[in-house]
Amino acid sequence: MSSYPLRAEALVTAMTARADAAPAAAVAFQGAPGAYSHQAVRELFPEAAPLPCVSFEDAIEAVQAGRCDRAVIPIENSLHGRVADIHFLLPESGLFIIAEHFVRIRHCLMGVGRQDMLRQVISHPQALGQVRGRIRKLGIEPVQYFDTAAAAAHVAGTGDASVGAVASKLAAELYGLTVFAEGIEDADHNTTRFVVLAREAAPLPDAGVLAMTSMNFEVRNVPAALFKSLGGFATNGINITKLESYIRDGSFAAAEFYAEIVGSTDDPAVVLAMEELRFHTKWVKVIGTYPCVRERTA
Ligand SMILES: O=C(O)C(=O)C[C@]1(C(=O)O)C=C[C@@H](O)C=C1
Repeated sequence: MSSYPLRAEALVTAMTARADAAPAAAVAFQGAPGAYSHQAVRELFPEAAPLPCVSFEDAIEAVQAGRCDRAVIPIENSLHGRVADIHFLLPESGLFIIAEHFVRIRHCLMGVGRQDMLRQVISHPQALGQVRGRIRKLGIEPVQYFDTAAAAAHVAGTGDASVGAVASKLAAELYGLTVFAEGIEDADHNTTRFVVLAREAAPLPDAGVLAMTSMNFEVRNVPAALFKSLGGFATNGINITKLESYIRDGSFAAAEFYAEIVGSTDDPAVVLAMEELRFHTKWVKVIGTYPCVRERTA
């Protein structure tokens, strides 16, 4: 898939200026106004000022530097898998996950003319991955852009009827585009999981509230190291819901992992399992315990 050569420079400049002047109560997200991350911010923090940022790094940096208190970041999608950048950035960020949130993503095909005039469609690579089948059937060339809403803004700005965008209905409204088709994602379950990042860890969820704990760890690169590290979760009846390995520092040894478990770090069974994990690993870093949202258990 090719990448679109143009960036909405004016939009990027405006977003950067806005980030520099953000009030602390603002909530940072990656993308232009009308991005799905913006929608997630509105659902989670209806009172807060949404702070659009050009990149994930910028959104994270706004929280690290204290320019705002929260960032809402997509980490995985039910159709297109993980948002790789974020899994790589999280361990480095020093921030904590304090909540998770699921958004059902409904994509629209939009433009300035008619649907049969479209030759190309531009959007965020994740969004294009979620509509791949439908776009192929329509015979339109998918082209990557840095954000769904910025793609909509770009199409509106050029007025080129041969280039459409895949973005939210909100983006179509904000940038004055015509929606040719709604709900064009390749599966009905198309849902993106967002996490809320903050400088401080959240207080542990009350007893009786189902909790999730996210962590990174590095195992020794020897046979059975991972098996032994995770043994405590099996013997203590703790459900591991996610386990992903990473290449770090150019090494293919892939001895670093990101894991999510069901349970809070003050749950006695989790305490025992974590002790065993610490014993068998080089280091463990817990990056948040937060309430488990129902979607995962459904
Ligand atoms: O481009 C956007 O609108 C975003 O908010 C980014 C993003 C993503 O990176 O996953 C968020 C939700 C959808 O899965 C598609 C794109």
